[in-house]
Formats: sequence, structure tokens, C-alpha cells
Amino acid sequence: ALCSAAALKLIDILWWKPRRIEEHFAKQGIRGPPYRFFIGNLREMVSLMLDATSKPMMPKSSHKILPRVLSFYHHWKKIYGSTFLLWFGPTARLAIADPDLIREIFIARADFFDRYESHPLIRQLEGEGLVSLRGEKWAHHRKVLNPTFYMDNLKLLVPTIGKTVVEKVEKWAVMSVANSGGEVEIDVSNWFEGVTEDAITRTAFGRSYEDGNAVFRLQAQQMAFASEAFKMVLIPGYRFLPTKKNTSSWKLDKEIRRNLVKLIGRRKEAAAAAAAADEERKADGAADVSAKDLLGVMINASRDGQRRVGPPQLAGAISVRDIVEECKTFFFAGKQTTSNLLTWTTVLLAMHPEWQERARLEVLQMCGSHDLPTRDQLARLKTLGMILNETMRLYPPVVATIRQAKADVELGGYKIPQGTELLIPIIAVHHDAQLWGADVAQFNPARFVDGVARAARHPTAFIPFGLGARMCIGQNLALLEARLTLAIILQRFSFRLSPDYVHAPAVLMLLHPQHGAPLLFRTLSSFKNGSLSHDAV
Ligand code: HEM
Repeated sequence: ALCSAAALKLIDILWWKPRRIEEHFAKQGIRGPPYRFFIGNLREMVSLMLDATSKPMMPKSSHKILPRVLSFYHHWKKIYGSTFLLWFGPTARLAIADPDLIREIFIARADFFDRYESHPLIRQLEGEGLVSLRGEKWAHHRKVLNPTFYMDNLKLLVPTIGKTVVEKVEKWAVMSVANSGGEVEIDVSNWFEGVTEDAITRTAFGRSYEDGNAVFRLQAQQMAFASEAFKMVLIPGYRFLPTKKNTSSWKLDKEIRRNLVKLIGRRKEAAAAAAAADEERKADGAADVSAKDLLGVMINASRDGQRRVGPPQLAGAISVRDIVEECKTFFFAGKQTTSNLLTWTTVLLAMHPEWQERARLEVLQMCGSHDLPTRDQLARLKTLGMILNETMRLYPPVVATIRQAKADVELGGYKIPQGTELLIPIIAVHHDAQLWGADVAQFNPARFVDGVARAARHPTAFIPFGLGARMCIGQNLALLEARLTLAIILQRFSFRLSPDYVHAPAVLMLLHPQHGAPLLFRTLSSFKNGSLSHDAV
């Protein structure tokens, strides 16, 4: 009897419930591709995606990338309108691209929605940190981690990150001068990852850079195993099987934890010693300047939590496991997002040399041709800011996000049952001609000349970092890093697309160039002439 009850329940989940949900939405005028047993619309989605990514963009330099990048959305939107129902297996997702409804979901009615429950393997990849936490634990972590991303704190990183970028690009200068054509070819999509990894390591670990780097190396390996395992997602319980990859991943997990526990111990000792020295310095009247790295603020919060009385969950103590998970999350959320932004910006500046020239002129006027840009100079690079916004409009690194209704809720007159997932296709909002005008597919940074609020016909038309309380915590860091890196490159090089570049934006979790982004860099004569180190080459 137990068996047949379970079987009935399964049939309900896989067949009757989806049919009821379809009917519920159909009555409200919301339609979509029909549900198919167990797989939902996955087969059509995969086939649309494979078809779209089998050929490059046509015409070659077009920015009309929605049909290629989010082919299933583009395809069904044409048939069912911009609000429609689709099926990720037996899970219903309502696609919503109306900016008024988006505002409701993220701001006015945010209490009714949560981050959706991602697949356990995705969670393993992204860590059980800020991105996936919910409720009180999320709120506590967000409060503890926020100060790390205040501009006053981040600006302390500018000289260190800047120096690393300069050292890295100096190698291009040497190579380009040595090459007969005077140019060097670099696949920037790989190259920028090195830069953003460095920045995120410094933000996370500060003074413990070397140790932090070792932890991130192990996490990168573990992420590679998790991505492999993701291919086996249809085998239930696969991630618990003692396969070779799984056991290696478990071993890595232990090693990461061991390293972090050691590191935390050392940091606690150093903090105690620094506090003692600080007392002495304060007695001498010296100023206290110290960057708050992620690890430091979490260690402090864990100590504060322990000091408070009361049951541990109420005290909100942050455990070593929490710290491990947050490290994973920040590595995951902070590295490729920013390197993708840098990649698309350089690709677009290579495609639009007139904007590259304007950006360079501004950088040279503001920062000079050799000096490391300061944080204040970077903040005043208006043209570069407009270019970054226009890049994120057309090529948002995070193309979509998902929410889940915590309870039955009404949204713009629609009745949404508890548990329904909402798919917000950020990129479709950014490519909507009704919001941006007839030139929506043109790369035109000038549309941002009077600020973001005036660029479109709706305040919620531009959401590359999300919206509301769960908006990206790393936004300041990402933009500061992007301005710094681009300013340093523009000071020293002009660049164009390599003849090998194929314009093929695609989504693999994030928006990335499917066939890489090879660009040709040439050292500027203004830079060569003034630079002793290059004259010597
Ligand atoms: C150009 C670069 C970046 C883009 C486009 C981006 C985009 C986003 C978006 C769209 C969200 C919201 C997701 C949602 O509402 O479901 C988000 C959240 C988040 N981002 Fe970023 N991000 C970038 C860089 C970074 C960096 C550098 C870090 C870390 C240092 C970071 C850490 C996070 C975290 C932790 C969250 C979750 C916040 C929360 O739920 O409280 N991101 N990001």
C-alpha cells in the first residue's frame, strides 16, 4: 500500500500537478509551450540552444544577441508574448520581463519572494554563502560582509591591484615591440580572469594573500570536479557515490577546511598582536588605517557571536564552515562576472574604435600616460563609465535570475501560487526596443550621458546587478576593478579584433564568448617614447 501511495504521489508531481498549474495560468491568459511528462520543455530548450550556438552571429558585428544567447526565451516570446509559462522538468517557471512587474518582485513585494532553491550541484559550485542563503542567516551575513565593499575600504586596494595589472600588461608591451607587426595577440577572456582572481583574492584575504591564493587554487580544482559531476545530473544520488572524482572532491574539501582553519588561527593571533600594538599607537596619536578583508570581518563576527549569550543560532555565530562557504561563494560570484564584463568591454571598444579613442583621450587627460590612476581620477572617468554601462546593457554577464514565490501572491493582477518560480530574463529587458528606443541594438554609450535613470523609458530597464535588497554586493568592487584595468590598458595600448575573432556570445551560466576573445594590442607611441623600460627593450 505504501508503494502504491508513493507511486500515486510521484504521478501527481510529474503529471497532474503540472496540468493543474497550466490550467491555473491559462485561465488568467498566460500560456506557454505544453508540459511534457518528466522532462517538461527541456528537450526543446536544449535543441533551440544547440541550434542557436552552432553558428556565429550574423551579421558579424551585430549586437542583436538575444536570439543566440537566450534562444528559448526569444522563440517562445514570439509565440506566447513576454509573460509565459515554461517547464524546467516538472518545475513551472513564469518568464517575466515587464519592468513594472520586475519592480514589484524585487522591491514592493520582495517579502513574498526568495532566491530559488538551486540544484545541489550548483550549490556545491557556488557555495552555501550569500548568493544562496535565505532568511535571517542571509540578513546576518549580508550585514557582516557589507563593510568589505564600502568604497572607502575598496579604494585601499587600488594601488595594489593597479600595480599587479601594470606588471601583467608590461609583458604585452615587451612582446608587441618584439613582434614584426608591432602587435601582440592576447585572448582577453582568459587573461582577465587572472586579473579578477587577483582582485578577489585581495578583497577576501587581504594581508594573507599567499595563503588565500592557495585556498582559492584548491577551490578552483573542486569547482572543476563539481562541473564534471553536473554532467551526471540525471543519475539520482550520483554526488554521494564514492567515484574517483567524488572522493578527490571530498579530499579537497577537507584540505580547504584545514587550510582555512590554520589561516583563521593565524589571523586571530595577528589580530590580537595588532590590537595590542594599536593601543600603543593610539597612545602615540597615530591614525588607524586598515582594510577590512572578507576573512577579517567574518572572524570578527564569529568572535562577537561567541561572546554574546544565548542559543548559538540566535547569537548568529559565524562558524568555520560558514567562512569556507562564503569564500567559495565570493570566488564563484566575483571572478568570472567581472572578467566577462572586462572581456565584452574590450571587444566592444575594438569593434567601435571611435569610442576607444574617446575613452583613451579622457584617460590620458585625467590620469596621464604613465602614472597609476588614483581612485578619485577613476571616479571622474565619465566616458568610461558610460561605456561600461552600455556594455552591461547589451552584454550583461548575468543574463537572467530566478525567484520563488514563498506564498500565494498577486502580481500585476495575476494570481501566482506558492512555489512558482519566476524567471527574470535580464538580457531581454536590456534589449527591449519599447524601453530603449529604435536604436536598442546599437552600441551607443551616449545614451547614458545623463545618468542611468535618464537612459531608458523606465527606471527598472537597466538591472545588470539585480535590484532591491539582494542586489549584487560586489558591484563597487567590480566597477572599480573594471575602470582601473581598462584605464591602465588604454594608457598603454590601442587594440583591435584579431582576424581569428568570431563573434559568438553564448551562455554557460554566464554570458561569455563561445570561441574566446583574441585581440591584437599595439603599444602606443606616447607610451613607448616616455617609458624608459620600453625604450630599453
Ligand atoms: C560585472 C560584475 C558583476 C555582475 C554583472 C554581477 C551581477 C550580479 C547579480 C545580477 C546579482 C543578483 C542576483 C539575483 O538577484 O538573483 C548578484 C549578486 C551577488 N553578487 Fe554579483 N555581479 C558582479 C560582480 C560581483 C563581484 C565582484 C562579487 C564579489 C566580490 C559579487 C558577489 C555577489 C554576491 C555575493 C551576490 C549575492 C548577494 C545577495 O544575495 O545578498 N558579484 N551579482
